[in-house]
Amino acid sequence: MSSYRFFEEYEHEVTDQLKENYSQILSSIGEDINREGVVKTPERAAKAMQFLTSGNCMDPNEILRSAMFAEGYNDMVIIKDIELYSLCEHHMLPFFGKAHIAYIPNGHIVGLSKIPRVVDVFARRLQVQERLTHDILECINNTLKPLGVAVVIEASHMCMMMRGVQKQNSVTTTSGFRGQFEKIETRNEFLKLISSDLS
Ligand SMILES: Nc1nc2c(ncn2[C@@H]2O[C@H](COP(=O)(O)OP(=O)(O)OP(=O)(O)O)[C@@H](O)[C@H]2O)c(=O)[nH]1
Ligand SMILES: [Zn+2]
Repeated sequence: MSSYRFFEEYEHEVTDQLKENYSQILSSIGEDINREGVVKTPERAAKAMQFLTSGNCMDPNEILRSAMFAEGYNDMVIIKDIELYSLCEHHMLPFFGKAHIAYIPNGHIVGLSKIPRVVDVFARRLQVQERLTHDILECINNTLKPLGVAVVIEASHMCMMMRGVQKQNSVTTTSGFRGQFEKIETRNEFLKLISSDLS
């Protein structure tokens, strides 16, 4: 199996195992697993869970390497408002929000779509927001080797909304900066541009 593959196929063995597990979950919560509305739910849920964790078997470094181009541009490149959906590893409930990513090229630029693809690969795993932020940061830093890279993620966690502390409006912000973004002026320029409608 190529490590750089888009999600196309469900692994039959894994689907069967998950179906069995989801049937047991339905029974455990008191559902009649033969009821029309839920009779196919174990299979649907099995496929959904495989999709939501499909980043586990993808190589984000290879995604970046597949579209790196030699280019002399060495100013800031910002891709902001990249929507992301992930699952928290503590409750397996979604957290979702936006990633804002910037890098300063060092001889190579990367195909723009590859940055959101890298976000998806790391988001489609059981995660915590802090690790997701650093995974993206280190991947871009180590593979593209830019002069600097910055990642900011703003997200809401369903485990804090639907249950537990039940706070509907809290947003968690995490960030990471490498290279030139460790300098306060560069970091501030990035933060200003992602909070502006003109960036
Ligand atoms: N740091 C961090 N914590 C997270 C993330 N997602 C969920 N959590 C937290 O993980 C913690 C798990 O705490 P526990 O006390 O073991 O679990 P719990 O009893 O379900 O906690 P409550 O959510 O407070 O009811 C909770 O405080 C969650 O809010 C994340 O991405 N980053
Ligand atoms: Zn959680």
